Amino acid sequence: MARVTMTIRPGADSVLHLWDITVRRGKTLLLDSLSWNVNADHRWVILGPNGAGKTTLLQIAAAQMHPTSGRAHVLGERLGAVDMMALRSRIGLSSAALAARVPAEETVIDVVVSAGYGVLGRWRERYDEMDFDRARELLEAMGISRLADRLYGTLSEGERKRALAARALMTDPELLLLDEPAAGLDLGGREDLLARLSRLALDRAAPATVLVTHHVEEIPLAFSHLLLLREGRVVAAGPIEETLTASALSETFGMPLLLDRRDGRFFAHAN
Ligand SMILES: Nc1ncnc2c1ncn2[C@@H]1O[C@H](COP(=O)(O)OP(=O)(O)OP(=O)(O)O)[C@@H](O)[C@H]1O
Repeated sequence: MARVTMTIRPGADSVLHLWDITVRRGKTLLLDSLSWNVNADHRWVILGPNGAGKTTLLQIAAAQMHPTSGRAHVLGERLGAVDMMALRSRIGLSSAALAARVPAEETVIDVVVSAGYGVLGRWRERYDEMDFDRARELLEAMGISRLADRLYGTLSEGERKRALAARALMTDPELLLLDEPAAGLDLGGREDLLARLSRLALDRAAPATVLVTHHVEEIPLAFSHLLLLREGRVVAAGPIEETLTASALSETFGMPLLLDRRDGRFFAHAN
């Protein structure tokens, strides 16, 4: 099984480097002695069961939270020794917490364009036509250009996910974090979104990407690395080819699982 190996200091290509971090709330350890490195050309999937600590890990990566102990470098900056707001402006994040904070009366195009100011809800910011062109381009890339003028509150769950993925890309982030982008999508919607994320992953100009999911079926083609998480600890991490095995998956989910692979995609079921 692949295990994490890394040096203590982040390398020149590292966009995210966590060394022996722990997140503790009261007596509960949400993350336990976790070490992980993401390089600029990596496309990672974090996979694990409910409560494994995936969202907590993403919050550290998004510079939304400090670890209780250990060292975390995000985009070369040490958390705790840097202006977190400035750092966040360099990171694209799409998450359920963010989705819940978007005002229902906001138009979809404004949800995307307002990412440039790091705000939710337009106030008095001035955007130029180039910003709107970029936002429309991203809505097109996510397959929802027809919804640009709709109110966010009227979108289906799947449409909201796409709108937030477009927003996450609006600022040309150096690190893109997608928390369960395919959750709540129907089969066609999931496959369409995964194809779009695969295209993005293949784009050499695209940022380092981390995608969180519960399901191996939601690993897009062209994603390069996998971190398996269980009870706040890394079960295995490394290139997907080496890391995703039936035994590692079974250990992660605490039950015997069979793993199939077809045309580069993965499928799992109980043994
Ligand atoms: N403030 C807190 N105090 C105590 N426990 C907490 C706190 N916040 C989160 N937890 C617990 O930490 C664990 C990890 O939570 P987290 O949201 O990171 O998991 P997750 O892998 O994203 O789960 P899911 O897949 O269900 O979204 C969970 O068991 C959760 O109940």
